[in-house]
Amino acid sequence: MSLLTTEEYKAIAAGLSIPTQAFIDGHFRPAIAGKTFDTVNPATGDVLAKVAACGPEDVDLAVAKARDAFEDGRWSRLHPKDRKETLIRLAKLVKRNARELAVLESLDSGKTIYDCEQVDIPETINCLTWHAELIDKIYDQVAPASDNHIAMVVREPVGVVGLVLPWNFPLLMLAWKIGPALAAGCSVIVKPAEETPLTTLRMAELAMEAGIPAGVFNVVPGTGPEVGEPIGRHMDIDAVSFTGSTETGRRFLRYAAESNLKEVTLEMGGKNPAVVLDDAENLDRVAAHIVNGAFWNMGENCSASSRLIVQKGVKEELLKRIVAHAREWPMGDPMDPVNRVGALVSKAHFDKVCSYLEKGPKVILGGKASKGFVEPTILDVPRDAKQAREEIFGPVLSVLTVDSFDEAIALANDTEYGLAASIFTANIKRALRGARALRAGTVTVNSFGEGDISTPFGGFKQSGFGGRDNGIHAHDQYTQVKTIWVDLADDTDEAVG
Ligand SMILES: NC(=O)C1=CN([C@@H]2O[C@H](COP(=O)(O)OP(=O)(O)OC[C@H]3O[C@@H](n4cnc5c(N)ncnc54)[C@H](O)[C@@H]3O)[C@@H](O)[C@H]2O)C=CC1
Ligand code: BAL
Repeated sequence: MSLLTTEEYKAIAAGLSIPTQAFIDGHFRPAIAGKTFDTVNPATGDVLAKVAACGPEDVDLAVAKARDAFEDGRWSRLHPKDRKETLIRLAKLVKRNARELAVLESLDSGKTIYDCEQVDIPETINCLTWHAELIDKIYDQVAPASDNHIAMVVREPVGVVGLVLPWNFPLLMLAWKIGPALAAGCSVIVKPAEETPLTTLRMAELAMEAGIPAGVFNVVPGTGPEVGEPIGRHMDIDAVSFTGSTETGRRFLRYAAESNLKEVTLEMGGKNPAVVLDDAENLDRVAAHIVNGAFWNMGENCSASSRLIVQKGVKEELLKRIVAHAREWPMGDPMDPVNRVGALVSKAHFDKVCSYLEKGPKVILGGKASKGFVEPTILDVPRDAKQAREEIFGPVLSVLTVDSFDEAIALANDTEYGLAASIFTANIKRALRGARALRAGTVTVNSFGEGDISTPFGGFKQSGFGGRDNGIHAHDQYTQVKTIWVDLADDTDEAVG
């Protein structure tokens, strides 16, 4: 879809009608306690809307309705092709409303309209369609057994699922989770991040229009302690899928252990290395990948390449090219389609990112920040600097220098995280040896990327726990395996057992 002008986007923004209440059992309703919270446009500081601030009682209501829906089979026991058709209708509705959703996402999160239009919305449509198309093509299994038995191994939807979302890709992370969860037949309780609830609430309207039955798709906006924790601790939620910080992910394990041992999948942070070896070819292309990996989505990305680990021989030339590419990423009004760097999601997050720009490291590029916006920044840092070790989640690339392949891999792995990594080299053996040695859920060779909808996404070490998002593997989060063992012996057979 071609991009519009800033004025045209602002006209769409002015005409938006934004749902602000919780969505439970097919109805929008205020929080039971009547409370609201402000959601703010981080690029201007303007309040966009007052949104229902739900609490444990709203979670209880949503879970009860989701449980009713799950048990009576209005969605969970439909023929998979019927769920497929409904989810494809939802994907088509997202496409029909793409412009409005892109504008709403940009306003609420500070993301550029360029990214919302070119990445977030098309990938959301693709994700919903892919899981819908998949669900009537998955077969169950028959296990090897004697002539007197049939052993079936069947998959069933896990039940009522809590989906706790981050603010960096609000709509896309919703799709990553509802795509497989709804396709599998689960009922869901979605908790959007409090910074970015609006597109999730708009999706509730579209889900209703698509024909997803009442009680199957519920949205409960509110804070982590008021809504996230009650979801984590609920005795009647069967599974939770969470994306966010490692600290909060750890809490969900505690909640599950202290309640009903619900299944927990955690997709968390990263301090992802991009390793560039002396023999890397086409340094201009390498530089373009490094810049995209570090600054795409303002670096508010769990898989951002936030550590450049570069071999000495190529450092100077590579940095020259990286700086040139980074200068081609204009920063400013997210609603202006020329901009590639928008506002950080909130004042609190802006302050956190700014704390990493304070004096200390050598600044190669950028380093300035003002009123919610942080320039793409490149820092030359020693290994033990906090910029080299901690997840900043902003447009800050830390550069570390090494002498050899082995040193590069050891340094890349010297982190508590293990979400993503990349390696740039023209030598196929080093590329594949590196890819195997890097301890990360996704390793890209001569590129930055996250794979696509068909490839599982998740982390090693403290970046991930439990299942994976994306690919057929995502369905493991939302289904459980049952064995059905059938005795075929007739009455004349003597042996029992
Ligand atoms: N995809 C990722 O890897 C993400 C990583 N982060 C990292 O986390 C840092 C902090 O960002 P936050 O927004 O505070 O992330 P967070 O992990 O606190 O928030 C993610 C979700 O968890 C919920 N939540 C927060 N506290 C909770 C609690 N006590 N119990 C249950 N649910 C809770 C939030 O409301 C939100 O829906 C960022 O600076 C970044 O480093 C943040 C968002 C996404
Ligand atoms: N990049 C998709 C996953 C995330 O950042 O949370």
